[in-house]
Amino acid sequence: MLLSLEGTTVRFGGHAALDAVDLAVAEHEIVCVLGPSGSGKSTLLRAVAGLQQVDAGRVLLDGHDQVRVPAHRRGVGLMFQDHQLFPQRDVAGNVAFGLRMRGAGREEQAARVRELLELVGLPGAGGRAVGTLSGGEQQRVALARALAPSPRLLMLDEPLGQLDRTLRERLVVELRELFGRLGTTVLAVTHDQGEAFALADRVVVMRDGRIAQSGTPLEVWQRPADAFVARFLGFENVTGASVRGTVAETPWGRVPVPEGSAQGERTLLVRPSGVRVTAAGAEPGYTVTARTFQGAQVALRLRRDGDAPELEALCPLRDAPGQGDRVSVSFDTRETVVLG
Ligand SMILES: Nc1ncnc2c1ncn2[C@@H]1O[C@H](COP(=O)(O)OP(=O)(O)OP(=O)(O)O)[C@@H](O)[C@H]1O
Repeated sequence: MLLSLEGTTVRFGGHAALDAVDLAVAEHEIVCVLGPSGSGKSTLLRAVAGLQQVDAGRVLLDGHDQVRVPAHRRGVGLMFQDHQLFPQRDVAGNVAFGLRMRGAGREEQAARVRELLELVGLPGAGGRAVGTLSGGEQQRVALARALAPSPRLLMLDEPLGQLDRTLRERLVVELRELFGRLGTTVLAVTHDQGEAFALADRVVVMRDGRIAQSGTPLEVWQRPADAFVARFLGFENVTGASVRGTVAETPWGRVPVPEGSAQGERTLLVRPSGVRVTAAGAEPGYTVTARTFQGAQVALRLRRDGDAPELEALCPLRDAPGQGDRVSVSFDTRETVVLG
């Protein structure tokens, strides 16, 4: 493993910001740490980088305990949210920063800067003043600067945090492609699930300083470990359920669940795409309380007669009922998951 955390703990006062975290990152792997504000994501990065002292447990790089290795000798690259370019230096001066620190000669610096600016899609921008760059261009320069010394591990903290959505979506695809080509090992932190799922080979969801779930984007998306992860991923149809065989008793009535589901008192997730909306018929019915246009689909919020929590449904634009309409629902087994 390139990076291993073993029971890594960081406390502030009495509070564990990192609570006995075990995490391994293999060479060439892209791992994205995801979690709500305050869950310990930045603390984790800082502990690996050597910017934060660890109170218990270990951080190993290539199997070597880093406890006595200062930050600048760990061979990790860091790129922070507010990318902190040096405003008084031009683009080339920024990109060359880590190389200069390492004592690289002028020619080596210049060649590497050229190579990196091409890599991040800014060929020939070396002489530009940092202040004349757009947000996305600054982000690319920050990335080139972090990559310049060829760190064995690249750590990104909210790498695309401040950019607008379209640019983020484009850059994240470019980043993944670039890291794949370079074989860079990446540990990135973000609170944006879309970003994490698009970038990562593996997603790690944190909660209160602990790892709530770790898995491929597909695994985490298909089988959230618990209600916390499911809700964090944006799923709202999460409820207590009593499972017997392939049927779950829920506040929304009986919901079919896949064969082999865990039995008894459980938490059930119904993906919005698994809620089929049909014309009003069977009682109790549902009322459409909200309707959100999402391109080819429409997201609906449905209130069941009685006091069940609202249901979220997705349906094709052309079949979508209007706000206030009465409807019935049925459930698609393939989109229901018994958690835990
Ligand atoms: N230097 C510090 N002193 C005291 N408490 C701190 C310090 N740094 C972090 N914390 C606390 O540790 C916890 C984890 O913080 P951390 O910054 O790692 O969370 P995060 O998941 O990165 O959050 P965000 O997404 O908001 O950046 C929080 O409760 C925070 O208040």
